[in-house]
Amino acid sequence: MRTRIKFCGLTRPGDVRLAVELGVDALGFVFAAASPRRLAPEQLEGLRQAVPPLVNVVALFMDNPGSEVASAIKALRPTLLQFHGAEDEAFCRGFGLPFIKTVPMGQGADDAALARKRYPSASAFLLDGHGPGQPGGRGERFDWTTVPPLGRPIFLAGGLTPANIGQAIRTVRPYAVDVSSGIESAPGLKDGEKMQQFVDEVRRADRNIAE
Ligand SMILES: O=C(O)c1ccccc1NCC(=O)[C@H](O)[C@H](O)COP(=O)(O)O
Repeated sequence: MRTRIKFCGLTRPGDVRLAVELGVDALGFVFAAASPRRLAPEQLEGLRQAVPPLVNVVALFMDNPGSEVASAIKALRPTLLQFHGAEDEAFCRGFGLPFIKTVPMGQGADDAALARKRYPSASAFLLDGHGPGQPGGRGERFDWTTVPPLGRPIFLAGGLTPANIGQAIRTVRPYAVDVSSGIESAPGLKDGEKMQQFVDEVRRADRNIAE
């Protein structure tokens, strides 16, 4: 099976169009208050219009009030939600859309085992390199050999780059990989060459595994 790719923290329609051309499966748009990639309402329509059918649009939240989540859903029309904070299962599923729950792996795998029990309706878990309560998108990696079985698809995230993504895929064999700062020139500004290299390396790893 090929490894799915999610690019997160896009802020420019041109970056969205390039990601789509490269065959990226999902595009993440950040609404977390603490983020340098947080989108303003006036950016949303232009970004959404740059996404063609059959590409997933993921809206990312970190402890946003329910009213903000609802407004973002109305404006962006995402296909998936991603909750990065301390939101509980009832909150996550309360918007009637499938959701991914982020699990902080910065202090080991205990939070992953808890997440499996706490979020029975999560469509997938995104394992990220930071500690509990911390924002993402800062290039923090964790020990890939500690990934536990979670009974749901795993998105591997945290400190992935074109240089290490091959090893990450061979070690974890995740359903999907998620990258933000590893393909940027500055927070929120994606770098076309790094985007291309990242996708090439994912495809190369998939080919090596299949051989
Ligand atoms: O990207 C942000 O600025 C952000 C802020 C607050 C909470 C989560 C955030 N991003 C989460 C993501 O899904 C990132 O893609 C993930 O942490 C990986 O980031 P990176 O290590 O930079 O590749």
